[in-house]
Amino acid sequence: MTYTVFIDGEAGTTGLQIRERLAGRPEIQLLSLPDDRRKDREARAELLNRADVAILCLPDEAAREAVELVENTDARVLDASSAHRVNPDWAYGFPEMVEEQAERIANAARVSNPGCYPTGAVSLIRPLMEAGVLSSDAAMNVHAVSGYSGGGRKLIESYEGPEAASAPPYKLYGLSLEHKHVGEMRVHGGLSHQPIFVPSVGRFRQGMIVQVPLHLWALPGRPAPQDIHDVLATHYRGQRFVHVAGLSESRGLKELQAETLNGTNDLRLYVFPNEAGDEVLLCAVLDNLGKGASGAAVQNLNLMLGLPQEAGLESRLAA
Ligand SMILES: NC(=O)C1=CN([C@@H]2O[C@H](COP(=O)(O)OP(=O)(O)OC[C@H]3O[C@@H](n4cnc5c(N)ncnc54)[C@H](OP(=O)(O)O)[C@@H]3O)[C@@H](O)[C@H]2O)C=CC1
Ligand SMILES: CC(=O)N[C@@H](CCC(=O)OP(=O)(O)O)C(=O)O
Repeated sequence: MTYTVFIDGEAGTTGLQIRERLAGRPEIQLLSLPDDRRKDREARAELLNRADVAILCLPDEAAREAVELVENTDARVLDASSAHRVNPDWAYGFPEMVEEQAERIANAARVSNPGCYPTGAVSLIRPLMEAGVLSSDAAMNVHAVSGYSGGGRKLIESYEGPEAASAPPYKLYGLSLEHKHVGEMRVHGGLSHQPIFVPSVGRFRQGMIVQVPLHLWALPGRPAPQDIHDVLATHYRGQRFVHVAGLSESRGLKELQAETLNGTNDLRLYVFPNEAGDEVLLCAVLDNLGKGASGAAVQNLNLMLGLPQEAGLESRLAA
């Protein structure tokens, strides 16, 4: 069986990586537009309606437009933008989030790929919420650092183009505390209040660390670090792409680096306790372009088409 796939926005940062992961797969036939027609509405509409699955790797507004162009009721859409992530009519594309999520994605006509920062935050928060360790009205803080590829072509250009010398080595942003990912973290984290989220970007291309600190003494039942670790380890047991580092491994680490999973679709979670055992720092490490974007998209596409979960994700892409 062969499936047709159209990547709308295939020349962009996320689109290119998805194309690379799908190229050479005999079960996938990629539909493509010549460069001079890639923004042509009519040409895009034709392929959006012809493909079994269209993957949108576009800015939000163009992604909304693309969805409006789909008239064929058999055509399915996987959107990498943030346009539909909290829309209840769309399946949220984080298969490991709750038990039934992979099946929901497999059966959906519309799937929204998660944002890179929310992938880290939700992966840490949601299982603790489901287990009752966190209550839905918990006050949460999320801090994160991303490689500059997270900002797409324009940010990459500012770090690699002629003005590169003036790009800041490290900066916080989103200081109005209203980054577009806050709502997504709230909804899929299961939170009733939005978390305080402060992202940052550094002078490195790719890779990400998302941090969620917890004051255990302030939580119901005062859980121990081991309890927190047990919830996460149990939740992700047997998952191919999400792993929880052992507590002893985390205790032995002197530092955590953002680039370690680059080129992969992996997400690695850590629980760092203090000595008194009444505080933990939860961390998620991922490739913002991997499990944070193109890797997750290929994983979701495999689910939607009933293909093996590792297909196209076996090897590490050059970062
Ligand atoms: N980079 C990342 O880490 C992540 C990105 N995403 C999301 O994925 C989507 C794509 O991001 P990214 O690949 O980084 O962005 P890029 O800016 O690198 O790529 C976007 C692509 O879409 C093209 N495009 C813009 N408007 C249209 C249009 N109307 N019709 C057809 N093509 C169009 C652009 O062309 P041109 O450059 O010529 O304008 C470009 O090739 C975004 O919604 C982003 O938020 C999600 C998770 C992580
Ligand atoms: C470093 C950087 O600029 N990162 C992007 C988020 C990347 C991402 O997850 O993308 P979408 O949610 O847009 O799909 C930002 O903060 O807007």
